Amino acid sequence: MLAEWLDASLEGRAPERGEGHLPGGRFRIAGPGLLELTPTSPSADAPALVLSAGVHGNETAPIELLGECLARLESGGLTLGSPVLVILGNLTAIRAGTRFVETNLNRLFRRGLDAEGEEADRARALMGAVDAFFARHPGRRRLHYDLHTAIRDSQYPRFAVEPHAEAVTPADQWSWLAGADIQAVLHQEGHSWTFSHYSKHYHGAAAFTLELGRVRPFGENDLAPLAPMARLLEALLEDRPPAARPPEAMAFFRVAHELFRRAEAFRLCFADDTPNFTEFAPGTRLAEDAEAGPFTVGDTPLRVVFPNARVEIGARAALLVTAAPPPAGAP
Ligand SMILES: O=C(O)CCC(=O)N[C@@H](CCC(=O)O)C(=O)O
Ligand SMILES: [Zn+2]
Repeated sequence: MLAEWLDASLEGRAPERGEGHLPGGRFRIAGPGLLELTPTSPSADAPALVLSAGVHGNETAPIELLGECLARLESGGLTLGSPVLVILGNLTAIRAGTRFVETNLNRLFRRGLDAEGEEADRARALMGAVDAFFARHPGRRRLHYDLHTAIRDSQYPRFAVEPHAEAVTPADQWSWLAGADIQAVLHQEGHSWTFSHYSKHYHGAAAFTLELGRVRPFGENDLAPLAPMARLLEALLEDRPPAARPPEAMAFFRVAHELFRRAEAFRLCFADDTPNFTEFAPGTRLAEDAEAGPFTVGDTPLRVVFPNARVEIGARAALLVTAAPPPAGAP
């Protein structure tokens, strides 16, 4: 049935059944691309877990990964122990195989959003779904892992972006992410209005954008490197302690500068296929912008993450990052 929900969501049709039994609980289809899993008798410590994928429609590996976890749950290989909201983000873009339809959904998750259009309507629907889900589970620890893949290669193929918000990330998250073979962590230094930022900023959730490899079409993903991540997701679904590794197994970075495109005449001064986390020396010119002028690396070398010269004017064209120490108190 969960596979039926996934297929129906991806194909844009109504699923056969809206609810039913699962090993350890029940499922309920809460709307297009929204699946709520409720355990029969969750422990008091079971987290309220949001797992989202497909916020960008061409990022298919996380959708396939979630599909495999749900199939194991439905077949009895797993027993539900935690309340979970599974979200397929941008259904129209997923069906089209594109990153988005009109604009980047992953910059719209801000309350009071009054924009119009496909992604704005979806952002409001998803914010409402997350609000309602967490409200149904007061007092529970809140987690939100928003699963993505990146447009280009990366010196660290699997990495986590920690949104900036008032809530402090619990120390155990670093050991869990290292145990899931996440190779690097990037601390955001400003509000980004992404989906993971939404749950952290408005709900105090432990939340991350998890980059799990490269953008590939459905059926062309190699999920083998994501097996440790699948084990983490399954442990959380079952409310079992996840595998942990020392956080020092990961490299830590912080955002030193966000580069925005200000003019039509804008270009990045390095190859389109430059891998994420490539380092540039002091004095290197990284961008030219007819409005903002050139951007040149200062006294400290900078690494580039998510470079994209083809973003809309006013949108983020790259994150420029520097090394950071492991978080204090990481076990
Ligand atoms: O590879 C790229 O250029 C973008 C990959 C992606 O979708 N990344 C997320 C990161 C969100 C964040 O900064 O927390 C995005 O750009 O929305
Ligand atoms: Zn993405």
